[in-house]
Amino acid sequence: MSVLPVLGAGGWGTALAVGAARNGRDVTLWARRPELVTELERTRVNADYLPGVVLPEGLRFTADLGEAIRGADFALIVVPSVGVPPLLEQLPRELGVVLCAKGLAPDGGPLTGLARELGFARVAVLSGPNHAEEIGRGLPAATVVASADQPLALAVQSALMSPALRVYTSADEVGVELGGVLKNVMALAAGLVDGLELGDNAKAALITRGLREMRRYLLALGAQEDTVYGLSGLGDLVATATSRHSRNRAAGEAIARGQHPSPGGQVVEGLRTAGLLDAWATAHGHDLPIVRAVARVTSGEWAPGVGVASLMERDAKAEEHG
Ligand SMILES: NC(=O)c1ccc[n+]([C@@H]2O[C@H](COP(=O)([O-])OP(=O)(O)OC[C@H]3O[C@@H](n4cnc5c(N)ncnc54)[C@H](O)[C@@H]3O)[C@@H](O)[C@H]2O)c1
Ligand SMILES: O=P(O)(O)OC[C@H](O)CO
Repeated sequence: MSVLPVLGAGGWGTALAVGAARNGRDVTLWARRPELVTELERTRVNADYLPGVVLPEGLRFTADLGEAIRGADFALIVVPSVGVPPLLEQLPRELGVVLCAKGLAPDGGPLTGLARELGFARVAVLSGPNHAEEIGRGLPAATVVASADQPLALAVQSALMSPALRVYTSADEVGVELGGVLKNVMALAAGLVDGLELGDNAKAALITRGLREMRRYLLALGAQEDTVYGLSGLGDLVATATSRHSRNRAAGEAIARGQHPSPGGQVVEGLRTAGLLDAWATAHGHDLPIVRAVARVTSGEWAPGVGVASLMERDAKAEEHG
């Protein structure tokens, strides 16, 4: 069994590393900042990003990327999406890369596509309804690893599968990746609904029509319909739009109340994604009205009430038409 590097020591990287170490894997958690490594070694808790979870004894930490990946067959890439391209640039192209960020490449395309453009042949994506706070505590959950490279998907499944985490495989890379990307924008919208106190009917309508909008976008990008309704699509939409843990949902609620979207400094991927997707939809003539409203309200271009009106005052239509 080769070593497992987890590159990125935020909440999700730490939770994945803890789960794999509890699973008996030889795990090294890489953090960009040496001072965080010192802190993790000293306290054996990642107090800023995953408080309350004791880091297992065998789990190692380093800020040296070369040391983290030495002898590894594949690595989990768990930095926020903005950090993925510069991190990939530094990795050897023969390493398998498992992309765990739920965000887009700088050009608005999938990160799996960017990894291939950079010359990586063995690429996978891990996504599902997985709040780090719960995975870190060992609560039961399920996730999906998708790759066109089935041996890689099976190797990742074997490394992470445990009595606490069911890991399913899929060949639908783009579908699994983009479900997790889109649900963050829908979770921001759900948070706006919460913060504006628009009610349970509005929240249910938002989640249902949000799933429709996700379906339109995912199918346009080549995803399989089943994936839209799987763990990485519907599953993660439900988990995030209704969760007290979700940073995206909480950010929407805070924005509606005129507060800071991320007081703890944790990444809120949906804010960046909404802008990238709104630009993509405008450039390619696609209708993504919830994405548009979220992008414009969260950027401050529209007042929240304008965003609500932009959705409620559109032309009448039949439900099944998109
Ligand atoms: N937190 C979750 O529950 C969860 C679950 C599934 C997926 N994700 C996704 O995982 C990704 C990481 O999220 P997180 O929750 O771990 O973030 P986080 O906010 O908890 O921590 C981010 C970490 O990345 C580091 N970082 C920031 N920019 C970096 C860069 N350019 N290079 C290297 N490191 C950098 C920060 O110092 C910090 O340690 C996001 O795309 C998120 O959507 C998060
Ligand atoms: O806290 P969020 O909103 O980034 O969501 C975390 C995970 O993606 C939930 O699956």
